[in-house]
Amino acid sequence: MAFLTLKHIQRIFEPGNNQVVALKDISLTVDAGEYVAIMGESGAGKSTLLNIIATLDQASSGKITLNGRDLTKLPEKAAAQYRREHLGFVFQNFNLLDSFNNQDNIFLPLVLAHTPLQEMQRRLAPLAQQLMITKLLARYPYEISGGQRQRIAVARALITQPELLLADEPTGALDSHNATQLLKLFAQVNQAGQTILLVTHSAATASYSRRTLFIKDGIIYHELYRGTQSQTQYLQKINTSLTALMTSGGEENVKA
Ligand SMILES: Nc1ncnc2c1ncn2[C@@H]1O[C@H](COP(=O)(O)OP(=O)(O)OP(=O)(O)O)[C@@H](O)[C@H]1O
Repeated sequence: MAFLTLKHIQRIFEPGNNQVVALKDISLTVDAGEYVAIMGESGAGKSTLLNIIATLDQASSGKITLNGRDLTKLPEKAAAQYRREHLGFVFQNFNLLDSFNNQDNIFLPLVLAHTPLQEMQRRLAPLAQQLMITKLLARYPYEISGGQRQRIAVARALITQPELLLADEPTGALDSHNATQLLKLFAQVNQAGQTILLVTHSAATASYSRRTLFIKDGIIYHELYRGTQSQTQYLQKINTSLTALMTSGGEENVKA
């Protein structure tokens, strides 16, 4: 069964007297366990799409469901609870709180859900080991490196055992070594069953996914599946598609 479905999603912003059609008509289905990358040029609508899936923004029209639940017009309070209980987020700039140590940053979503301390500790132990952050837990975010901070942020996203992990340019602030580490980790987590949706400008980052969607002018312009291709072959196809995307006028969709 489709896990995430978007049907004819449109998002129009109206700054001043203008109209900006950020998303024109997006229909999309994601199955449980998929790992999908979303690419496109600046202003293509990637973040708008991610925000709507994250219930941080609402579509102007269309319908969105996640795991059978209609998210289209969730009131803000219900949306906030939904995000806490069902979604995990990883951002480019980590979004950790410097006034909390790393462990408390990771525990934060569970504290908000009134989870008992023992349960929080039980969940953290294997995660900390997998993410190689056990020794960093008592330190503060400003006392560790960028790559380490992002691993803390990933632990915070995963500790709620979210149905869907959403990542917006998660490698954007990392050097190539740390970016690769993070992407290998995402691939591992996905292989263990975690559904992931990731927005990126980087073809190398997208090449760790199993499917890449290309957005242009508010529509899904093209998509690629990795299938049985090697990562290198998949990366080449992503780069070719990006070149086609950037050089095309936008009147005609790229053929898969
Ligand atoms: N709150 C807003 N008010 C008005 N226009 C907006 C708003 N948010 C986004 N837009 C416009 O919607 C379009 C899509 O923006 P969006 O941020 O989704 O693009 P993006 O693909 O994520 O770009 P980038 O890669 O630069 O982050 C752009 O034209 C942008 O200017």
